[in-house]
Amino acid sequence: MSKKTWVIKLGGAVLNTENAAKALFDVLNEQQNAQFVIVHGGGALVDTWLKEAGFASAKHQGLRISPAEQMPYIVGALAGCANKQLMTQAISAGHKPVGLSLYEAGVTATQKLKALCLVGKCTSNDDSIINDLLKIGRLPIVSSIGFDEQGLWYNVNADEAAAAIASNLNAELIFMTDVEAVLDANKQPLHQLDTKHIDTLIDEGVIVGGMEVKVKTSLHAAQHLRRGVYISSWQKPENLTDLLEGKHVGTKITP
Ligand SMILES: Nc1ncnc2c1ncn2[C@@H]1O[C@H](COP(=O)(O)OP(=O)(O)O)[C@@H](O)[C@H]1O
Ligand SMILES: CC(=O)N[C@@H](CCC(=O)OP(=O)(O)O)C(=O)O
Repeated sequence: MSKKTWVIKLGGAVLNTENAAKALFDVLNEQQNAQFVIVHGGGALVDTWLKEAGFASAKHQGLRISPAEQMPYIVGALAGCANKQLMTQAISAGHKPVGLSLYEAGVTATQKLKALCLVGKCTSNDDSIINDLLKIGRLPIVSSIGFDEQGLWYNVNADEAAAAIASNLNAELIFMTDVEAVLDANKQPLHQLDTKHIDTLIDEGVIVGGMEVKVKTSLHAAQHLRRGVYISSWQKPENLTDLLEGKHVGTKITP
């Protein structure tokens, strides 16, 4: 029987809670009929590194404006420190991880919008080594640093990166963030969200910042994959177990 592939996006804040990522990697060990690709963020780490280097950092609709002179710090934080910190936890949970950028994972980046400087958007390059890694039992851990065909580097939002990889692999997609679910105006969890509801909540300013990027990206991914995509929290590893077993946790974004 061929194994189902799951792309799990881990928000960077998971790195600020000791052993949180290890607990999630432990859950993956229990799954016999599935294989996994981890795509991770690290926005909080980028904030710290840029601040310590004396840079001001601004966001536009949840995306970090990424001038060329800040890219060495952004790349260092995401493709370096965050990626390798996750590897330490994956190895300690018994996995054999391989750290990758989007390029090796089969996704090429191009500039998203001039005003955002080196923020990238994803295009497919079909030249992924992910399936080869999965076949030999390795765990791909992918940062959201991308490259274009000329070799320029880009800072890609990690939710968009995860959606692009899930599309390439036709995989299930789960976003693990720092809130249990998308919340309504009364801070109550929303179990399900579709296009109309998402547009209204964004217009009303209920869904903002990073969550705005996440729900928009989830909706595109759900439409492309033609199935639901989940948003839940990494704070409880049992959420991941439930999601992998097909139970409802957090918010389901439907096409
Ligand atoms: N309606 C909402 N429901 C839940 N979280 C929201 C909402 N609107 C904005 N947020 C914010 O979005 C954050 C998650 O987005 P983000 O920080 O980008 O996560 P990640 O780093 O995991 O990708 C939450 O911590 C919360 O502060
Ligand atoms: C363009 C853009 O905004 N890139 C993000 C990449 C990291 C990320 O998305 O991290 P989280 O998943 O932890 O939020 C950034 O620089 O913060």
